[in-house]
Amino acid sequence: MSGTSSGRGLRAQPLPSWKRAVLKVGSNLLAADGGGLTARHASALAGFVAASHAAGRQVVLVSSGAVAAGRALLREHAPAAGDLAARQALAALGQAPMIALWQSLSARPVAQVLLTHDDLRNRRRYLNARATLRGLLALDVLPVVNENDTVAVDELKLGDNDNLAAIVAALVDADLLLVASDIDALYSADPRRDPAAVPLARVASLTPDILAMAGGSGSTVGTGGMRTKLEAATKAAAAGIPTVLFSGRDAATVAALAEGCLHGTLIDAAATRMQARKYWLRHAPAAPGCIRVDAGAALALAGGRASLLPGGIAAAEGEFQRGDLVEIRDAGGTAVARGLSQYAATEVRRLAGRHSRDIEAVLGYTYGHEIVHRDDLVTVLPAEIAGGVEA
Ligand SMILES: Nc1ncnc2c1ncn2[C@@H]1O[C@H](COP(=O)(O)OP(=O)(O)O)[C@@H](O)[C@H]1O
Ligand SMILES: N[C@@H](CCC(=O)OP(=O)(O)O)C(=O)O
Repeated sequence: MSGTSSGRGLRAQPLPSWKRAVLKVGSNLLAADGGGLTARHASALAGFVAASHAAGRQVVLVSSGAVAAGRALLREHAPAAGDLAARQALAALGQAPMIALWQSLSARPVAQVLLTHDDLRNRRRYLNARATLRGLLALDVLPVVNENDTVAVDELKLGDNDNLAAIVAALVDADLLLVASDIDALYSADPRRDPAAVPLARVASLTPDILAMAGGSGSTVGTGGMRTKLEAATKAAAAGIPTVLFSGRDAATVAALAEGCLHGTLIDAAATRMQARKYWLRHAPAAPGCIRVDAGAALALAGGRASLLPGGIAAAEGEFQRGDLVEIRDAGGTAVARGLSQYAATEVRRLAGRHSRDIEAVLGYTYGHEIVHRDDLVTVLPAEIAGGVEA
């Protein structure tokens, strides 16, 4: 058995309010064991995405199913399941049909985004992926993310779209991670092995006891099982994002989700998203260099709502790369803020004192008007100085 789709009496609960979510859809929902891709469960999930969009919400889809689709296409000629290179070939074969399935179910254009964990560990590529995904959302298209299995050897072995979904949720500043699977909840034990296992409606904190409840996958196409779902929830929680686990096999459950009603497991975030992000910006080690700003910019930054524009910059000291966390200091050397620089130190030096509209003329390209965007910035001045100037 690969899990049950409708429950053993889970009560309904309100879905946390959200504006942007990542929806992860597992292989089991798109391709039954050994079978090809089917819209059977995907159509209700696509309906949820469309209803969310109509309500002014944004969804990034993280979809598995490429390997299962590729395998079904080759039928009896498909290679053995354990052969890694063959699985990568199957992923390449099944990726286009998987995207085509989502496109056939979506009135909006669908964009394929293939990512590896390496892309997301590398700061530059992380920022580029973030800009692309934000751009796709701004264009009102539906991004469908999958792991770039062809080049991600380790990751394919682990089969980790659950963790990828959590990283993407943090990447796009989602306020909710939705994990659709073939099971309706987290159970107190793997329900395939323990018939006495009971579903949990809410998990306030992912303690070792809770993590120990999770087993592996119960099917031949699913890879991570509940273990990787709880790893993903742990990552999301640390980024201030709650996770919900629910059955994508149960059309009524999926329809209720669009109404803000959850039949499944809600895993709370460790902190609010803002707290998690601010904590990280405040305490993560900064790059060795720093940005010096003039008095006007220092005051504006202290207000907590301003971005740092090139015009307020006096100098960039030392070295830092685009995407690095940098300290911003006033003329006297006092740290006034910290944030993620959109430009490298060499670029900031060339842009210091210039108007934002000149960035492209000076550099020949632009990453945007802000050197540090206010969403990526925290103040480090005492509260009484804050609030002086609003951007
Ligand atoms: N404690 C648990 N609670 C619920 N499901 C569990 C648990 N431990 C293991 N599982 C298994 O995890 C499976 C879901 O993961 P997986 O097969 O990887 O699906 P997907 O393709 O949706 O990622 C369930 O069908 C179930 O067999
Ligand atoms: N990237 C692979 C799936 C990896 C994966 O995590 O699968 P699953 O456990 O079904 O979400 C694919 O598209 O087949």
